[in-house]
Amino acid sequence: MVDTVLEDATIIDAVARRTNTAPVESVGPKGLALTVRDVSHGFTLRGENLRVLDHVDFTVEAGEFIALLGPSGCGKSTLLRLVAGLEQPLTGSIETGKGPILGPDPSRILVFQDPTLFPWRKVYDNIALGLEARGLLRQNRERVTDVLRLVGLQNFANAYPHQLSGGMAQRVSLARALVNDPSLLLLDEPLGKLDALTRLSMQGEIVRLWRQAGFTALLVTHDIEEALLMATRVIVFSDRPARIKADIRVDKPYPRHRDDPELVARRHEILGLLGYEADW
Ligand SMILES: Nc1ncnc2c1ncn2[C@@H]1O[C@H](COP(=O)(O)OP(=O)(O)OP(=O)(O)O)[C@@H](O)[C@H]1O
Repeated sequence: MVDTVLEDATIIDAVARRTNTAPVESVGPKGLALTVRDVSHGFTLRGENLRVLDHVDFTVEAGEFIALLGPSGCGKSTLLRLVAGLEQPLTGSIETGKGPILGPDPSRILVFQDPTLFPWRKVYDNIALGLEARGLLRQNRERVTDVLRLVGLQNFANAYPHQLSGGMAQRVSLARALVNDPSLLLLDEPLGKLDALTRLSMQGEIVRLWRQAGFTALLVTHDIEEALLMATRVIVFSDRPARIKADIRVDKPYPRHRDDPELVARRHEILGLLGYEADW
């Protein structure tokens, strides 16, 4: 039984890779606008003050896809946690189109590098968890099924996490976020642990989901090419404490091609901003 499921998993992955390249009509923005106003933040670590964000200031229009790039440890994840409402900034303010961010809210969902699925719950039940916890599952069962279909896992509702590939597990994690119909999706290196090919197909998949659902997206990534392939804007941060070094608009239709001369030029520009002159 397990063998059959694994075999199916491989097929579904392959099919998903092929279908992800298909163009998708955008339904238009329904996402939340975001204003990060002069935010500074830090931590006290063993009696010492660690400054992490330094007067970070930017606005995001509803429905934009922003990639956040910067050196390791500069404060990108911290910024996502602030937008998720898990922490409050020491100074400055963060607002969405609905008002100031005072705490977590189902309209703003954070997706991590590690899918962290509950191993004893089937795929369906993992996805349904948020609705179940809020007492909303009974009237939203169809939504769980819709989201399963959206991420191409409709045949895996009854599979357990250990029966999924890494890419499929990450798709479950995305579905678990999407079932709440977020207006702002916060992606903290969601593809960081995937192999190169799965990563490529998932990049297309996330862009497809974003265009279909119309949420606003903030993606933390270390991969310049990924940022340029997926985002409508790339914000580049300095070393810690993170300051905005550049805010680059990427006006290119999807699907994008990594060899596009404009994207290659942008890649060089960003490498230079991050202090790398060499072209690897
Ligand atoms: N809760 C915390 N308490 C103390 N220090 C923290 C806390 N959270 C983050 N830090 C520190 O803040 C700095 C920024 O961390 P953060 O995870 O935001 O960076 P990042 O840019 O996302 O890094 P990476 O790209 O390597 O994931 C790091 O030095 C980290 O150790």
